[in-house]
Amino acid sequence: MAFFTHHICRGLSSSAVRHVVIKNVTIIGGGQMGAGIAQVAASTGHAVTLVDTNEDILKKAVKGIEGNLKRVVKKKFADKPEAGEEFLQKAMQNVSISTDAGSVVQGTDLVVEAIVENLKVKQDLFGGLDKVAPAHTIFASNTSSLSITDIASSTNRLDRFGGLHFFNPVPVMRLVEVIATSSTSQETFDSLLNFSKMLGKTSVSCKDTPGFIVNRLLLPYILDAVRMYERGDGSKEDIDIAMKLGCGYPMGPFELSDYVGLDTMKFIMDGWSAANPDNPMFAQSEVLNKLVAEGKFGKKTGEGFYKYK
Ligand SMILES: CCCCCCCC(=O)CC(=O)SCCNC(=O)CCNC(=O)[C@H](O)C(C)(C)COP(=O)(O)OP(=O)(O)OC[C@H]1O[C@@H](n2cnc3c(N)ncnc32)[C@H](O)[C@@H]1OP(=O)(O)O
Ligand SMILES: NC(=O)C1=CN([C@@H]2O[C@H](COP(=O)(O)OP(=O)(O)OC[C@H]3O[C@@H](n4cnc5c(N)ncnc54)[C@H](O)[C@@H]3O)[C@@H](O)[C@H]2O)C=CC1
Repeated sequence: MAFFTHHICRGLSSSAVRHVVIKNVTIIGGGQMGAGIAQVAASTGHAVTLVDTNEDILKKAVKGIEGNLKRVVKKKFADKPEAGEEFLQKAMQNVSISTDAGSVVQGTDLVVEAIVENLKVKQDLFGGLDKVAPAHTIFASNTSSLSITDIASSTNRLDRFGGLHFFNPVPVMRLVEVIATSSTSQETFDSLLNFSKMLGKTSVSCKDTPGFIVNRLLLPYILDAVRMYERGDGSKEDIDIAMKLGCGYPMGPFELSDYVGLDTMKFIMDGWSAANPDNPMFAQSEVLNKLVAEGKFGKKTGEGFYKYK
């Protein structure tokens, strides 16, 4: 009940409350999500620094962003190629890269973390950044399944910490889940809502609970599909076709798993399984474990449930 009241207050006061205007954004993790968030933030006028420990990944991310934006420009500015070229140049000028998060957070208003789905690694990253980032800087995690409260606990800025959960592919998917913990300030929450709006996204919010809204509902569905396949009740191809043509989903559960990344899916499952050891839903999946052990993480490695080469 206390939470409910809290959220009514958030809703009523959101237009009256001040928010931090976010101009400079540091995005940590240059993989599929980080690159997508960087693309959208840069093309909506934000100065973006994309950080990864791996320089090759950063180069690949910048190339990918440029390629995507060229496609967008070709379509959106079909009648005005000069304006399109200007848009592209401006967006690309908004993107810089770095392998050292600590040195680039000095001038940043918001850090969005999109690194590997591992609590300890995320805590270590934020714990370190907390010591060097300016006082006003807001920290946000794009975690799929971990508790924002747990991630934030490695910092001393609990009031300036929230969840900003984007969907893959970020430039296309219109939703962002904005998550406040019990310590997140109203100003931080409003700043994150406003930032999502500036990116052209629709936001929803819910309690800091496992999977938030979408993944709490999506993961059981995906795991049921994997169990169905493991039992031999249907082929993965037929299950995918069934859900696409029977439900109008753009991808079937196996295509979507490959698209998300089987490594990420396993990280999520293992985390939830450790927290709920008696829940059969999160029991180990032989098929998933085998694919991940073989380095077959899905589309990003060229093979998962399906082959992409
Ligand atoms: C699994 C375990 C549980 C989940 C755990 C963790 C995950 C999370 O935490 C949360 C998540 O993100 S869940 C995943 C959510 N995403 C989905 O459900 C995507 C489903 N697929 C689709 O919507 C379309 O197949 C899709 C949009 C991808 C492709 O659409 P089409 O088949 O129609 O293909 P196109 O005609 O080529 O594309 C349509 C428009 O989208 C643009 N586009 C496609 N891929 C893109 C990409 N990667 N980056 C940027 N733009 C992209 C494409 O250019 C085209 O644009 P227009 O020409 O302007 O229409
Ligand atoms: N894949 C998906 O569909 C979605 C994933 N997420 C979440 O977003 C996060 C990232 O996922 P993806 O982009 O798919 O993963 P990814 O594997 O494509 O990218 C992760 C990147 O983080 C980098 N990295 C790892 N540790 C780092 C560190 N300490 N400092 C800097 N960079 C580091 C890696 O080099 C890698 O490039 C995860 O928390 C995931 O749960 C959220 C929504 C959708």
